[in-house]
Amino acid sequence: MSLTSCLLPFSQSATAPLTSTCSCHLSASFSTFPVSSRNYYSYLRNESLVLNGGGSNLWRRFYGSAADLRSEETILETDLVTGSHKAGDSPYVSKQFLDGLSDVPRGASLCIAVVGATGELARGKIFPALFALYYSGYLPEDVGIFGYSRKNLTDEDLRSIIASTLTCRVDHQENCGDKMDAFLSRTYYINGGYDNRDGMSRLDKRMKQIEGVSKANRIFYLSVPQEALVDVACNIGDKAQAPQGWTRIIVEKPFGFNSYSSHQLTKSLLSKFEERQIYRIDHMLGRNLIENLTVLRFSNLVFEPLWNRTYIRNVQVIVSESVAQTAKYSDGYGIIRDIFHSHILQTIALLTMEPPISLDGEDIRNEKVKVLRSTRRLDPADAILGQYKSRSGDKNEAILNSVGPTYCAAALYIDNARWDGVPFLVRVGTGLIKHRVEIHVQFRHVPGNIYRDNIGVNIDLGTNELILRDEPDEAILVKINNKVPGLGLQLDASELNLLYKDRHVLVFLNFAPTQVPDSYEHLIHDVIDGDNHLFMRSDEVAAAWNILSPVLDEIDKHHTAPELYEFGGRGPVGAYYLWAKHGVPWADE
Ligand SMILES: NC(=O)C1=CN([C@@H]2O[C@H](COP(=O)(O)OP(=O)(O)OC[C@H]3O[C@@H](n4cnc5c(N)ncnc54)[C@H](OP(=O)(O)O)[C@@H]3O)[C@@H](O)[C@H]2O)C=CC1
Ligand SMILES: O=C1O[C@H](COP(=O)(O)O)[C@@H](O)[C@H](O)[C@H]1O
Repeated sequence: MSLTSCLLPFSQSATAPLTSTCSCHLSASFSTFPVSSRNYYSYLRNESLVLNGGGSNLWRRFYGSAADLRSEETILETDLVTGSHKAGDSPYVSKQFLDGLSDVPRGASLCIAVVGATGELARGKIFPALFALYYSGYLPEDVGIFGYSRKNLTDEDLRSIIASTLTCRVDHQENCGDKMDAFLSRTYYINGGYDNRDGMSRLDKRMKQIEGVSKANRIFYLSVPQEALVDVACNIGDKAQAPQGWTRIIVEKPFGFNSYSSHQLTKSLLSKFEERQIYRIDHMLGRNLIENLTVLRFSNLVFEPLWNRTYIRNVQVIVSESVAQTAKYSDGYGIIRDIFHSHILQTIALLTMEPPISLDGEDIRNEKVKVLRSTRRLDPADAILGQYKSRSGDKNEAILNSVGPTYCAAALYIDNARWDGVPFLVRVGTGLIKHRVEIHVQFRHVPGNIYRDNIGVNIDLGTNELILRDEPDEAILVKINNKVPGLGLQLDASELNLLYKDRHVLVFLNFAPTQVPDSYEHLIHDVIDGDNHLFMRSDEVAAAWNILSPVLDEIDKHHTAPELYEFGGRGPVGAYYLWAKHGVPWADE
């Protein structure tokens, strides 16, 4: 995560990028340079030292998370912000400070193992994300990438599997082929089972060969189906944890099937790992919009004072996908377990939580869990389940009897002082007419509005609305009333429109066109950084299941039939009635 970034000339004599955890012998050709945040990280790009501020900081990039090494971090921050600088000022990092870096002990190496390396997710998302991070200098030069699975493959086999999915992004053109070769040459394959310790012992040995005797950190990405998860986690826990460095495991969603199975899974994970080692990933939370929710709320004055039941009338969270998910939901998981449990509830938590005391992951998670616990359990009467019809043959037949819901509309309430009585309407579905991911925050009417008669017949059209749009075309829009030019006094609801593709088409880094990093890239970077605020903690997972349990139990007990809808249509009609029941105007399609 990077909130700020500045480009700085870097001396030709510099010997290694700061991100290389092996060498910190830096020299700079300048004495001071501005940095715009308390937290920094840096990397070399085209002979320029780029400092980034935000959730990361320089110390973390060398040594791990705040949670892992809090005291050392504090020491470094004290060094960084010195002299006359007040909080909020742009502090200067002195040459002495940079020179001092040469005394910082040698950094740790990093091994990343992808377990389930032959799978769709590993090939399509994880390895490409790792390459993108490697290309951009976010992985140490001496990183080791491991693929692990049951298939009998060689290093070369794995390299050609990975190579077939690697691409150079538009902002990754320079030396991309060389970088790919370098990346692949650091990739190794281990063949092993998931339910025995031998394979993990061999993986551990191979990692040690690469790590040598220096401090070495490890990340294990568990990209395996649920049935293999616990075995894999336990064997890693027993046989492959880093002997002298931190170990982090990334666990893929869904996080269990219901409250009970999730609790069992959590218990198994916590029997081998500490909470801070576990990163439960939902890649949809790696979207720019999600990170922006808190930035928008807490770094602007204009929203937070209105962010409560006095001014907000309702909130609508919409995830509408035009694609089919038949294969994915054919095992009965359905959209509630797949998207509602993590993505939707985390989005609502970030939107509604109280201000955390800092950007530290635990501080943010503490606030998220409070609001999740304050969220009322979802009444089955306030949930509309849908399933798209089969696309050929009998239009009245559900795709498969066992298929879980492919659509869910729901009304949630948060029973706390800030949100009492405000409906949170959720619409999440696949096989729908439009691909659309949006959050609508509708504000209340202006009390005693003297322009009431000039707004038109429908006063609802005259309420202010904040729209946070992720897809299509990321944007932030604010609907406001304004006078139509000309004689007379006619008001018009117009949109203040921050369209990202116009505003952020060029980045400041070399003015090269850039692409927004893939969400896996974002989140794996956070794991390396030890920034866990976008990953669900065990108590958040449990609180989220608790909200959804009444509906899931009802479906399981009574085999509730979902309302059928046309593939490519607008979803079940019941959703419109639900909106009306809760007094919420339907957000435009
Ligand atoms: N694919 C995606 O886009 C997304 C996936 N996920 C989650 O990520 C994880 C991995 O996804 P994906 O790659 O699609 O999964 P796959 O079904 O492709 O499985 C990954 C690998 O696990 C091994 N495997 C498959 N079935 C089993 C089994 N029953 N028992 C043990 N090992 C098995 C196979 O490796 P081998 O036989 O070589 O050992 C396979 O290549 C899953 O938990 C999924 O829910 C989450 C979000 C999106
Ligand atoms: O996990 C899932 O994610 C995809 C969205 O992935 P993205 O790469 O477009 O962010 C979603 O389509 C799918 O329904 C869901 O299961």
